[in-house]
Amino acid sequence: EAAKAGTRWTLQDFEIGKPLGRGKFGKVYLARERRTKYIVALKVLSKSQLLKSGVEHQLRREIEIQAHLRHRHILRMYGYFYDNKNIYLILEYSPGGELYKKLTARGQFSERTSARFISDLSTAMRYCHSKHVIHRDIKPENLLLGAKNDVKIADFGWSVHAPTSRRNTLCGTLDYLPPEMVEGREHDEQVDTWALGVLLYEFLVGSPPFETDSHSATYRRIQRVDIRWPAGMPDDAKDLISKLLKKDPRQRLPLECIPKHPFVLRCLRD
Ligand SMILES: COc1ccc(C(=O)Nc2ccccc2)cc1NC(=O)CCSc1ncnc(N)c1Br
Repeated sequence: EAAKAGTRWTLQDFEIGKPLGRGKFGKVYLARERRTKYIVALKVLSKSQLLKSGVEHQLRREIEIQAHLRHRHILRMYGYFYDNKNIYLILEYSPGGELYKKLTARGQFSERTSARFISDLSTAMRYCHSKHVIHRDIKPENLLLGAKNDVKIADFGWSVHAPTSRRNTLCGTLDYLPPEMVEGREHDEQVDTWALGVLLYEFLVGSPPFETDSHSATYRRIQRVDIRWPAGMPDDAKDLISKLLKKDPRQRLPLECIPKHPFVLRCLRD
């Protein structure tokens, strides 16, 4: 794609297709660049809404971060442009759609699929951490699927450079946040390792480990790392999840050990 620096895109460069879904702060459409016929996902962000939500600095930081990220399991941002009303993000189109819809439809993923996703996500996170980028919001809603049912991390709305402490109030679910974040303490890359543990549990079980019907109850269960294993959860899966969901960030399994863990090796053996 000719999205080189300096290309000044306008809406007229694209044929807009069907809506793809709800993205953060805006609608996303299938689109085709007229000259190259390249298929993309075009995200339309309303400037007034961004300003009202006070996230324009987050978006600016994200655009900056995304410009330097190139990884097969991270959704690409090819570029952006704006007009007087909106900001448009030119994104990689992910033909497999939203992972959480598949997870909801199926109830849970097979061990093999779960192992492949978590192993691929650990390589994408290692790549981000090598650039001192932490995601801080890894959850099924922010994951997409490529043409080969390969997982893509798709939304860096909360990414920052490590180490940091959260400034904005927590919105949405606490389910994926580690103890250090729910307690508002300083946190670093290890928050993403914790999230991979929550994700693996949710892929295998169909719901996140600390889910309850109230914020405060979830908060308590996260602080106590109060995991309840469903009957029949294999020991190697429990072992991997337990090594990721350590209260002390320094004790969490290093990301590079995930692809070599017995659970992953057993499930990806063909
Ligand atoms: C690199 O992907 C992003 C990068 C940035 C942002 C974003 O809005 N950041 C942001 C917005 C406001 C404030 C601060 C950050 C969002 C995405 N991604 C998305 O929104 C995913 C759009 S849905 C979709 N995309 C492709 N193929 C499909 N089949 C689908 Br469905």
